[in-house]
Amino acid sequence: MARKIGSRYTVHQVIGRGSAGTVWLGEGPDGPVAVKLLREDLAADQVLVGRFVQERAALTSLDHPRVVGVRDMVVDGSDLALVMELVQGTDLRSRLERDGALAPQTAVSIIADVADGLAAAHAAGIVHRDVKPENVLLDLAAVPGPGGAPRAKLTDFGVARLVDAPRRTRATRIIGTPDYLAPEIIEGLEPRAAVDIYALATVLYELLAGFTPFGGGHTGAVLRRHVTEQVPPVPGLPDGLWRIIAECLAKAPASRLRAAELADRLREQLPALAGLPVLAIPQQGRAPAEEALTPGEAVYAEVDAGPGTHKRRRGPAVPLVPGAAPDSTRDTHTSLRRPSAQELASYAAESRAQRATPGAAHRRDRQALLRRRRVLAVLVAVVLLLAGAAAAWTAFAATAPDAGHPARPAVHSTAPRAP
Ligand SMILES: Nc1ncnc2c1ncn2[C@@H]1O[C@H](COP(=O)(O)OP(=O)(O)OP(=O)(O)O)[C@@H](O)[C@H]1O
Repeated sequence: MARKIGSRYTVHQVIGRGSAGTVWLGEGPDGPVAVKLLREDLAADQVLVGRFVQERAALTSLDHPRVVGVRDMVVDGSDLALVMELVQGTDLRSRLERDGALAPQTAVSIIADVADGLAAAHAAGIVHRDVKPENVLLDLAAVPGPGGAPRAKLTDFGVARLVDAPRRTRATRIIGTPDYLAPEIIEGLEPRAAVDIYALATVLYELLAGFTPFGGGHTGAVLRRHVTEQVPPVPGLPDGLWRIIAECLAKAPASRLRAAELADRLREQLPALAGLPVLAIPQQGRAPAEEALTPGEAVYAEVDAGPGTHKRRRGPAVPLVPGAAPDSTRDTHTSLRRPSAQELASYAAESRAQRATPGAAHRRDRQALLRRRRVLAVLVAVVLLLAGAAAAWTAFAATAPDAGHPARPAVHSTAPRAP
């Protein structure tokens, strides 16, 4: 079903959906394009529309081979659309979901490309603010890079900023994807270029290890780890590459590399990484769905379960309320986090054993799940028993004034009576 967007574009078919809108395959005066049609509620936000128009020049002028070009921005009736260069390929999240992790040379080549794109943006004064695998497109039509790595392009430039800005003025909310949020954002500082470097190093870590350094469990725990915990090393990674990652994940933004420097340093590593296989790091404790949450944590779980979560292992950009998030009393969930360095080292041996007896790991997981469910059931039973006893005592005390207690007055509602 074709649909007109403004006077110059026609869209035919949905090619993807994100938290801010739907991406369509379309046609413009100069050929095929990708059109991101923003959600209706965003398009109805007059502050956002104003900003959209204001940012048009900055976003459309960002022209770099490692950035998905924004060709046009359309405001037409209730439609608010970004017209983009069409990339023939896939996004990095889909590649990661397919492969689990990437060979070091491929991962580093992809991230060096993205760092090039960031360097151009930062030089133009644009901070991306939502660097994550979903926003890296792999151009499969382009000539591959070192070791056959697909060429990468960063997309969604400025979208986080556009969508976020009106909200930031309305409330003290921050927007981002928890696993990739730099500590200074969580602490409420203005996001600068270094937040993109932190996010990009997190993506590199994820490509190599198969999981993010501070992810896992509920959002509150993830935020706390970004602020308070040191990045756990990835076993088996060459030292030089590890130092680059650690530097870019520094808590202090000023200690991180600049984008251009990051791209250069990563490319220096490429020859030494040739032929290295994907690191075999088993994931564990990454699925907290069946864990009992504290009431405070449950708030974040609800936020995480918001619209759009069906499409991804992790949620899309979610609004977070700073200040309520980092809470050192939530240590019950640290068991869900990425394992410690010693644990990681022992996993290599364990995973070999698991491969030898494939059914054993599954049985162990199942038994652990059943144990957790039993504990939860006992807790619920105890709470119900206590509540029942309290209700029985209240009823008894109210109806037995001669049982040694003064009679309780009848409880009256303070609400006005209905006429
Ligand atoms: N320029 C493009 N060319 C080709 N495909 C694209 C383009 N832009 C986006 N897509 C596809 O559309 C999907 C959705 O993109 P979109 O930017 O809306 O969401 P997202 O980045 O996955 O999530 P979010 O908006 O929550 O950050 C992408 O994953 C990608 O597969």
